[in-house]
Amino acid sequence: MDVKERIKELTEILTKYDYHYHVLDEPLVDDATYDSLLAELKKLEKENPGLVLAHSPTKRVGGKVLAGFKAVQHGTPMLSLGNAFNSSDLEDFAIRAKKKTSQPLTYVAELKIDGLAVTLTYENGMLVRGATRGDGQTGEDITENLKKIKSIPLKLTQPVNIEVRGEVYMPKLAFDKLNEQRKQEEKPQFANPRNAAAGTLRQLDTSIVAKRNLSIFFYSIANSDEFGSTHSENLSALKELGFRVNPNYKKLSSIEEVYAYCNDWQQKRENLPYEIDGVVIKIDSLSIQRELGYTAKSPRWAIAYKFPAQRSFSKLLDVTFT
Ligand SMILES: NC(=O)c1cnc(OC2CCCC2)nc1N
Repeated sequence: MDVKERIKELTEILTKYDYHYHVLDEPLVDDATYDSLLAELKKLEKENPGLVLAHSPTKRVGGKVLAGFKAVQHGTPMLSLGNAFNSSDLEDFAIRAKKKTSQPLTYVAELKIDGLAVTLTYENGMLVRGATRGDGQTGEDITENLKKIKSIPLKLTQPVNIEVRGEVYMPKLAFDKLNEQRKQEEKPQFANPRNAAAGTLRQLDTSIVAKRNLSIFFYSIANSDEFGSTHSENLSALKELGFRVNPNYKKLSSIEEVYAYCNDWQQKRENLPYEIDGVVIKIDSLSIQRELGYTAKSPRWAIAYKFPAQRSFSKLLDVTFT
């Protein structure tokens, strides 16, 4: 085979290995096999720079120092969520929704990942832009940094035009290792994984992002009913397109079941390898979502159930023994 075909073949093989490792969390090959193929691709790309493909896995490592981040206007605003703190807040949410529609309500409950929201735009299945939430209307273009996150696909399984939303986060283990390393380097530590993720995405040196082990869970398709008529169908569509979706979401048919899900995960949250600060509840039907619409700043068809702040052991010690 000629070098162009070999570059194409290596790019597809390594993209598949990346997908299984970073999106499915199910590695297909060991690191040595992966690394030797990547080294071969790097060599061929160095010798044939004109043949490098846009979604090459070699773009995930190394990097450059940017001058700054451009402002980006969001086509669809990234709104904030209203909060619920107890079962009666949840009941109020359901009652308000029921006043505005005669149809029976089905909910989707999702873990509320404690990271930072980003929006990603794909054209013909290729990642063209990624941005922070900013003030909800205007964010910052951090495309180059987001390309270093291996669980963010550079090329989708279908050549679609789509804008998707997700939460970038730093796993607890990566956070502990990073703070340990910063302690050794006598640098200030990060207070929590969310701050560590936010600080990483603000880096102008993209090679730093590549080393920080950030990850992402995708949770919505922005403003589109081409991929399904319910939110849960949209989550399935996201998975089929190659996006990493948190597996713990559940379709529930009453607010009592929603409250049980919230309590269940409030107990289980400390066993998760990432931080969550609550549960996001969405009405499943997209037509009912459209019927309910938005308040000035939040959807009427979604709410965040917030867990009480988790006291770390050291904080507990401060309070108890001071
Ligand atoms: N942090 C999260 O895990 C999270 C944040 N936001 C949303 O939904 C947005 C989009 C539709 C209403 C609010 N879902 C989530 N799971």
